[in-house]
Amino acid sequence: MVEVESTELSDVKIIRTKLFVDARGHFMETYNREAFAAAGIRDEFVQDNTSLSTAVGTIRGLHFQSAPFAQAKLVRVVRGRILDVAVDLRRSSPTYGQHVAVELTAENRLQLFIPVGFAHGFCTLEPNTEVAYKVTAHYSAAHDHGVAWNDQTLRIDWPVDPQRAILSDKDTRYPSLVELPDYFP
Ligand SMILES: Cc1cn([C@H]2C[C@H](O)[C@@H](COP(=O)(O)OP(=O)(O)O[C@H]3O[C@H](C)C(=O)[C@H](O)[C@H]3O)O2)c(=O)[nH]c1=O
Repeated sequence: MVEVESTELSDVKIIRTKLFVDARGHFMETYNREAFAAAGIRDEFVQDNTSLSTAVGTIRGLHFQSAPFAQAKLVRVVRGRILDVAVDLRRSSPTYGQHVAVELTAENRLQLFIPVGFAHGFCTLEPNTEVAYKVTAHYSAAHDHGVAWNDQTLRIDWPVDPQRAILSDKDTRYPSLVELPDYFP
């Protein structure tokens, strides 16, 4: 059983899947193609990724891949907690430049579906946070792009002092939204 809930950006969906609890612990189908399709998520995922961030206040993002390797993503937290953020980069969208931020945790077991046309990033809220996510196109370094995590026009309220955020060097060098080429016209 898969429950799909729209967010303020209607194409970004919060996914709940059934939890089976017994004396040993629990079981959950985190992805089932037929059940997700029945719930309206028909994207074909081709690659699974995981990342481990050891420190609180690690920010990974805001990333996306451009066509023909643009990716939809299905994100969940295996261990720890994140604030997961999706930014609408679709130039013709009425919500262009707007974002949603959803707390995904190993405890709430929520997943976030982020369609093609959005940048994705997260900030860890606990040490040793592991994030697992499915993507609908293979990695292509040449098509891997980003927008500045701290672009003030995005008004993302990251739960970390900007001076103390832990970032890759690459993530400190992305353009602002206004400087970004038009990848999703
Ligand atoms: C994404 C990716 C990366 N890599 C290699 C490239 C680098 O040598 C190394 C680390 O990559 P990166 O620093 O881009 O990893 P993250 O900063 O976690 O990036 C990811 O974080 C945000 C939140 C995302 O949504 C994207 O899926 C992805 O961009 O893994 C691969 O070999 N395959 C891949 O699919």
